[in-house]
Amino acid sequence: MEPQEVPDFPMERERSLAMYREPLDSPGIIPIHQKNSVIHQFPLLEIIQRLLSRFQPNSDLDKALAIIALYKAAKPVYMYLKQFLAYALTSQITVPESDPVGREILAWMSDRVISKGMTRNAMVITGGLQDPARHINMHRQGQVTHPSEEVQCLPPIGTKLFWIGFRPFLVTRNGYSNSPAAAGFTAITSKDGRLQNSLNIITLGWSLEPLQHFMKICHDYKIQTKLDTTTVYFSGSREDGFGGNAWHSVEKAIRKLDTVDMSEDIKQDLIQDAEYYYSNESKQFFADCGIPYRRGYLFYGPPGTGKTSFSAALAGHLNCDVYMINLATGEMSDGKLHRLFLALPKKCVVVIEDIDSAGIGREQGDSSENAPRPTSPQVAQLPMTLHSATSMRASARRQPQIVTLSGLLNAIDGNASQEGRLLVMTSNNPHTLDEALVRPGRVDKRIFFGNMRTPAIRAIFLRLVGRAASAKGNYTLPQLEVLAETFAERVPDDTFTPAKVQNFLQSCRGDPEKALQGVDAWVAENAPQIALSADSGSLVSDIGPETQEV
Ligand SMILES: Nc1ncnc2c1ncn2[C@@H]1O[C@H](COP(=O)(O)OP(=O)(O)OP(=O)(O)O)[C@@H](O)[C@H]1O
Repeated sequence: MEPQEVPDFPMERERSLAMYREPLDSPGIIPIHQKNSVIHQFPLLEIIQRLLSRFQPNSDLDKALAIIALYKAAKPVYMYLKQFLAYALTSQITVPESDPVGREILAWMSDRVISKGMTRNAMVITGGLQDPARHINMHRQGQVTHPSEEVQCLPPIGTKLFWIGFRPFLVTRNGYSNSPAAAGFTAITSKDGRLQNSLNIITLGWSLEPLQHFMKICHDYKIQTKLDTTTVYFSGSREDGFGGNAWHSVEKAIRKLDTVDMSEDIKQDLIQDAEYYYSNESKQFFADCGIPYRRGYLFYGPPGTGKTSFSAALAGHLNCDVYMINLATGEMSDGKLHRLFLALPKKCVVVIEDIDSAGIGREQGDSSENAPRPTSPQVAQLPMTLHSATSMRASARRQPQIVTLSGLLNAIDGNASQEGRLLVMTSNNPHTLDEALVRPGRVDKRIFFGNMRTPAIRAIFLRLVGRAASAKGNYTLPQLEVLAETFAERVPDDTFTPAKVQNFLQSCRGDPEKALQGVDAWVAENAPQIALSADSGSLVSDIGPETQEV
């Protein structure tokens, strides 16, 4: 049989077949089955290999598809590498923006990073928002501008890189990923696991020390630039995120103590007591005697007599921040109150406003979370029989969050409670308060804030009307003092609250004659409320003398 002619292979085919003919142990060549098994162990490599082989495309469409697919395949690798490098080479911290530290960092960045032109991107807010930096800048530039006219540049949502010395810092503002108002509830973390509305700060290195140093820089900056402001903190609502467990802040001009009209003796006594409390001698005394380092005051009296104003002014005088707690919002619970107290700094003034209206005084041992409570001081005075069972149940449904007496006591001086705070409780109806709440050790001083006495009426006239009149140059100081005396004689002693007198005098700003002409009619017009004020005064008298040290 004639041998058949073997047809010639094309050259390419010959070359590829030659690969199979190579001995297995040829140097530099991985047998194809071995090669495939290596690649099969890493599915990602296999995908990449296939994609690369597509780079001998027949059409532009193939090429484009290959590039997109390559990008998709490489992205997880990049993310993984990024996370790995961040983990291996950097240290980082996360701070909620509503935390005082977060506020300090934002204020520092606003001034040192954003305003210094180190960025082309900023978040702009106008006055009225809770931003410490706004006032800081106002004061630094010596401008007297209405807060609502201020425009402040803050770091935008996203990441900012800046250097302190030779060290880079990456600060990421996370913002909210879903609208709290729309959702009615805000998750603590966003979909990608980041803490909502927080700052994430990263720097190179394996120690937290540089980050702590950075936070100290921000804190020192706040102290240095804080001229005439007090930071007022208040507890957030459920919709604000963190379930309302975080403090929110607003910067306010410090109220001077001399703008609060009250008995000078009581005022000086309180100031000296608070100053002594924060002295080193007193700290040592508390430590030596093993007494928990806490101090408490109860300010009681009719509404509008300066209880809250004096507390804020005292905080400003002591150069510390003030933390306001309102128990009657219907959103406060034992747990939330406890967490808020745990987050207090070492030195601060905490004010629990209108403590009687939260219903705690009537709890009388009922520590149930669902115990109903009155919604206003007026309701608190009603006998229990007036609350029908139905309305009590409805009230409990409306206000599922409630603070119990034991929860409050635990928050203010439980074992886990922060030491160093100065606690002020204000009340319109102190006789409704539980004795346990105001016992010595929890309340060290009880101060009555009452209606205006004649010397205080004279002082408020000079402050609200006299100052502006004197500035206009229309009156001399001796003339104004005579007018103030006349005004004080026409306003009945111990009858009107400071808030009422202030309200009248504000309408006569800079015009003493107008105040004197209108005062008699004003007194007559407010006569029916005189009886009410006097009654309120007698209500509080059963707690004891005006000022009482326990
Ligand atoms: N003693 C005072 N001296 C100067 N201004 C006062 C005084 N008391 C009240 N005012 C003014 O009245 C207003 C209300 O005062 P503030 O809120 O301090 O009263 P309060 O006693 O805490 O009232 P409430 O019991 O309703 O909380 C403020 O504008 C404040 O300036």
